Amino acid sequence: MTDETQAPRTAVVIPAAGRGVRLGPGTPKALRTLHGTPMLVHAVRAMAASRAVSLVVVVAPSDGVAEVRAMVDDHLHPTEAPSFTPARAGGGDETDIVVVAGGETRQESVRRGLDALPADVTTVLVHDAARPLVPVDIVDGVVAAVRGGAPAVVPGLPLSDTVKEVGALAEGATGPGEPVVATPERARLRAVQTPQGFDREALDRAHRQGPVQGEGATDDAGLCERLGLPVVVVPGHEEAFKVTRPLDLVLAEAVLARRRANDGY
Ligand SMILES: Nc1ccn([C@@H]2O[C@H](COP(=O)(O)OP(=O)(O)OP(=O)(O)O)[C@@H](O)[C@H]2O)c(=O)n1
Ligand SMILES: C[C@](O)(CO)[C@H](O)COP(=O)(O)O
Repeated sequence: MTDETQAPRTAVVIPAAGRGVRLGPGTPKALRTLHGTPMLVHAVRAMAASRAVSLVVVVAPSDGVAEVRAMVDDHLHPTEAPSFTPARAGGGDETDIVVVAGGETRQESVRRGLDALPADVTTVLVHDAARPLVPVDIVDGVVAAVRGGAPAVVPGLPLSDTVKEVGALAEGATGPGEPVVATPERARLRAVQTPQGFDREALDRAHRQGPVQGEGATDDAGLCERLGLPVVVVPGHEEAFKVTRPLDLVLAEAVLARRRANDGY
């Protein structure tokens, strides 16, 4: 077993400030329940299940910080302030949890989470609240790859669908459908998930400099790529899927029901 007292400090930023527009009207997505427990709480538990993780920073909707803090308090016993107590590093069973306000975009929310990290954190995971069911082996695999020297690590899976790149319809065109311009070689594609893991210095730099060169990024590794940093893919897991559309809620409930039947989760 790893001696966590000698290991770099690992923290997780959980962006949970999205509205969940694609899921449909209602409570912000991360606060909706699965098997009676808020999605965000499932996501925090999934991260805290890793012995490597000492601190979780939850990035809440800016108008919902108090609600999220109370929810987390209720379910998970957080600290009041963004202080870092390496409880797991000392072999304890607590993970510190702090809550900060998010921004208008995922990228901005992650940035705010990074700003709340104490100085002694050297490895950072970024994990979507919307991926509540990621197994702990995936978390541990990402942490191990970062600690093994990779500055940016993403879990990913091969695609089962063929992917087409489409172009814009020509000016004045009236025909049905979008024109296909390319079919990328599927064997070389990966659908990437979270948690994505980073050397803290690299991720800080990517968030400071990456966005300047573009409109934003749909993931944090993308910002690192813009700086020319090497990014590697490690195995993901089908249960790390993102809850995005209503059908994903059905799948998430089914996965939880199967876990409960199998091992009392
Ligand atoms: N301003 C934002 C937008 C998104 N997120 C978070 O980023 C993760 C991935 O984003 P996504 O699944 O796209 O969530 P939403 O933005 O809520 O979804 P939608 O695009 O359907 O509104 C989610 O955990 C979401 O809460 C965030 O913290 N702050
Ligand atoms: C970070 C991510 O989950 C990796 O697949 C994804 O890019 C988030 O995208 P979204 O459009 O914000 O859901």
